[in-house]
Parts: sequence; structure tokens; C-alpha cells
Amino acid sequence: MKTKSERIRQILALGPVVPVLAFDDVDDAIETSRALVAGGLPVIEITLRTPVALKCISAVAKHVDGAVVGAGTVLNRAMMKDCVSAGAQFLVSPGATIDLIDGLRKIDIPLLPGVCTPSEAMGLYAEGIDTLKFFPAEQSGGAGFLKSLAPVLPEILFCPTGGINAKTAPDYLKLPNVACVGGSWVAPAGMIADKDWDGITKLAAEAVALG
Ligand SMILES: O=C[C@H](O)COP(=O)(O)O
Ligand SMILES: CC(=O)C(=O)O
Repeated sequence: MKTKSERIRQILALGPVVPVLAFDDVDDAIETSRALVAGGLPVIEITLRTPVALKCISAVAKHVDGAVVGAGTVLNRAMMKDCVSAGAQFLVSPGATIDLIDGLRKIDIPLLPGVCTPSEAMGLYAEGIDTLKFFPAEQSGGAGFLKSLAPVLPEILFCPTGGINAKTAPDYLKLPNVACVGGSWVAPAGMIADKDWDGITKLAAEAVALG
């Protein structure tokens, strides 16, 4: 059986971009996820920022062939458990708390916790967590910050997220310590509201070409 570290690294290797999404409607979640998978981005992060988020995770896990669905904005152990029950295959949090790290030991899916300092990254690495979200990426020093960490923390792999777009993503993707980037630009809220599924597929395909 693969370790959690192996599993999250395998998931993040499936494409150069993890779309970070928030939905108010379950059908929108299904159609957006289908559009992203069709464009070549199978890994989908549905954030727990709306009341229907858990239902969306369940629906995408059940009904979207080829999707690997995870939960974002997981802030505590209770949310972790709910996401596992909903069928999430991985979890993402903006930071890391003792509650989350303790909770992680009791579940079978990986967590991608957020950090924005070397000390936070070193602390999690000491706990056996070697794959981290760099959040909020653009606001915390961007690609230059991660480039500086590569020689000193070479075992840690990052998924930078926060303020990244198609123009800035390549600066991150060329770094040796970046697995992929996260971002909402591949499925903007306006396109979801307009049900522009073909447009989202096109954005996803353009994002794939960045990697
Ligand atoms: O999870 C982090 C951010 O919400 C991603 O969204 P953004 O790409 O619009 O910054
Ligand atoms: C921002 C972030 O890390 C999350 O929504 O999971």
C-alpha cells in the first residue's frame, strides 16, 4: 500500500494545475469537473466554502469519470472526517494545526497542508509530511521564494496556490521543488455561472500546455 506522501505526490503529478473551486450547486460541480477532465485536468479541489460543498464532493466522486476529487479549506478534524465520508481522495488546508496533524493520523487519505515560511515547512517535514501547499503564493514571495527554498529544503515538494494565473504559473512550474500549481483561473466563477463548459475545457487545455 502506498504511503500518504506517495499518494499525494502521485495525485499532484496528474497535471500541472489543480483547479481550486467553490460551488453553490451540485450540477455545476459535476459539469465543471467534467469540463476540466475533458480539458486534461483530472485533479479537482472543491473547497468547503459553501453549504453544498460536501454534496458536490460526493457527486463528483460518484458521477465524474476520471476525476480525482479532493476537499479544500479543511480547517479542523471534524471537517476532515466529513470529507472522508463524502468520498474525497485528498484534503487541502490553508495552514496546519496540531488538530489537523493529529486528525491526519486517523484517516487514510493524504493532506496537503499550507505553509508560507521555512520554519512551518521544516516542522511539517519533521512530522513526515513532505508535500506542502505554498499559500498564499503570490502574496508570500511568489516563485522567487520557492526558488530560494529548493537548495535548503530539497526533499520538500510544493503546490503553490493563491493569486497564480496562466501568465505566472510557468515561473513556478519550472522550479525543481514544484509539483504543480493550484488556482481558480481555470474555472472562473463567471464561467460557471454562465455554464460555459466548453470555455472551461478550453482554459483547462491551455493550462495543460503550460506544464
Ligand atoms: O485556495 C486558494 C485560493 O482560493 C485559490 O484561488 P486563486 O487562484 O483565485 O487565488
Ligand atoms: C486556501 C486553501 O488552502 C484552501 O482553501 O484549502
